Parts: sequence; structure tokens; C-alpha cells
Amino acid sequence: MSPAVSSPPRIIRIASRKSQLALVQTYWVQEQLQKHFPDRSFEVHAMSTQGDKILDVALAKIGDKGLFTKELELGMINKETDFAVHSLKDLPTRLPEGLILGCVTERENPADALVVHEKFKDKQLETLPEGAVVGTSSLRRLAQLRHRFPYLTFKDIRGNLNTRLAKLDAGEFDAIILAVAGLQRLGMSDRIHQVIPSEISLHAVGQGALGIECRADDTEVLSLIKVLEHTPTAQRCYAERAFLRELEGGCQVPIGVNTVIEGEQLTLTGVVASLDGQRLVKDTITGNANDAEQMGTQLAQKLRQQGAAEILAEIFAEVGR
Ligand SMILES: NCc1[nH]cc(CCC(=O)O)c1CC(=O)O
Repeated sequence: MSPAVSSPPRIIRIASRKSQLALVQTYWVQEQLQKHFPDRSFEVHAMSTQGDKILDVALAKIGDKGLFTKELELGMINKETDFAVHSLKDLPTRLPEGLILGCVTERENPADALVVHEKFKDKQLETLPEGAVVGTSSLRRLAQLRHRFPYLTFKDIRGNLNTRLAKLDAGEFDAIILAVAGLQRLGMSDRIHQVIPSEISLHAVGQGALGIECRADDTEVLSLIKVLEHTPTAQRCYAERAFLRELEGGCQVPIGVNTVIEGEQLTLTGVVASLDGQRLVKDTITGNANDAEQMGTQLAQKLRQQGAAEILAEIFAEVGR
């Protein structure tokens, strides 16, 4: 009698960007899944994305729709890979047909950090002198910080984390703004000079969390990655993403959020700011965490009525797309 032929379980192929931060995040996911499923095999497929190649153009000019995700998504659609690990904030709010956000992992501190040049090591954002040069490539950070500190000088900065820190240290900037989470994951928490409080600047949608994207019909992969889901983070991020989805018109926009979850109750704060920092529309909504997405949509509609619509129309006309 011949033994029953059972095919070995399929190898799960994980897509990742090649940047140092992306790989740290992807290897963490691989390690966690390997622990949960010791009999399965997970392999990492690292690839470059458009966003990794265009380093000399301001992000705001090219827009960021799928800049860091498109190549990874094509690989999944073509069945060359099975899921992709992203910094959730880089994942567009609308995904290609056939792909879904299958898992949101527990969030690190979602705030932004001030990193200063040595000569300003005794300063905070509030005490930087007039004309100090602050580097950021994000319209969201730019608009909110300009609103609060109109006397500072803001300059675009590109490149990966190490490149940006090198530019700061070389004296090209007096200070730069980076995500707390990225610095922590790369073991560079010692560079965090000040965690920027939400009263000064709201963070990006999805910041500090990982999003795992996969094919909508791949039930096997979906059930594997779900073990890494952190429900409170997922609820917060679903509210944040619905807020952004309702407001955005196709390019990078100065939109910030903050979310708090206490038991069943979710509080979402959102801001839309003009690029010159002159106008800032901000409001808060509270409700049941199970209604996260409706809350995001509702808050977006509220802000639109309060003037966000005009601000966004101006930006789309200016930046294009
Ligand atoms: N777009 C770049 C990017 N995407 C995710 C992070 C940091 C990690 C995170 O926010 O989850 C960063 C760097 C930064 O904003 O400083």
C-alpha cells in the first residue's frame, strides 16, 4: 500500500521594500509568524519601489500615491509574492482591485520627533531661534509647524533616515522632523530630542503601525497574518484612513490626526492646514470603536464644511493632480 500523497504546505513569500527600515519591519513580521507557525516557511522578497529611486524631487511635487507600494502590489497581483509589509502611513487609502489591508499590527508611538543639530542641543521646538532651518519633506509637518512657529525657516529634505541624519549633522539643517517610530525601530531612539506633542502637530494617518496587504481571496494567508492584528490599533487606523480617504483628492495633503481609544470609545481628532500655515481647521469626534470608519468619514465632512474644502482645493490647484 502506498502512503497517501500529501503536498507540502506552500512557502509564503513576503514582499518588502529594500530600505533598512522596511527590512527591519518585514523581518520582524517574518519572525513573529515563524514563531506562531513553526512548521511553515516564510521567505522575504525585497524589491525597490519608485519612491526609493526618485530621491531628488520633492515628495510634495510628485505626490505620494502608491510611490512606495506599487511594485509590491504588482508582485502580489501576479502571484509572485503572497503579502507585503508596509509602514501603514505609506499605504494609499484606496487599494488596487483584488488586494486588501489584511492586518494592522500594534502601533509604536505615532508622534513625530524633533532631532537637532548639536549646536542646538539645549533647545526645544519652542525655543529654536528665529530663522533656524528645519528640514521636513511632509506638507503636514510643514503646515502645522509654520502655523505655530512662523518665524522658523522650513526646507525640504529627502533621502532615507541615515541620509537625513547625515545632512543634519553636516550642518545643512539646524533641526529635522522624523517619525518617532522609525527612529525607534532602527535603534536610534537616542537621536529623539523632543517628542512633538499633539497640541503642536498631529501625526500622519497610520503612522507607527505596520499594514500587511494581501490578495482579498487568499484565505490561507489572511488567516496566517491575522494573528499579528492588534484590534485597538486597527480600529484607530481604520478611522484615520477613512478620514483621509474622504478628504484627499489625489496628492499629498497637509492632513494630520490623533486617536485615543478607551474601552469601546474612540476619539478621533483631525486637522487640515493651508501650506502657508495661516489657516488651520481642526475638530474632534467621539463614538463607538466599532463605527471607526463612519466616524472618520463624518469628521472629514465636518471639517470640509468648516473650510477644509477651500484649503484642499487651493492645494490641488497649486501642487497639481
Ligand atoms: N514616508 C517615510 C516613512 N514612512 C514610515 C516612516 C516611519 C515609520 C512610521 O511612521 O511608521 C517614515 C519616515 C519618517 O516619516 O520619518
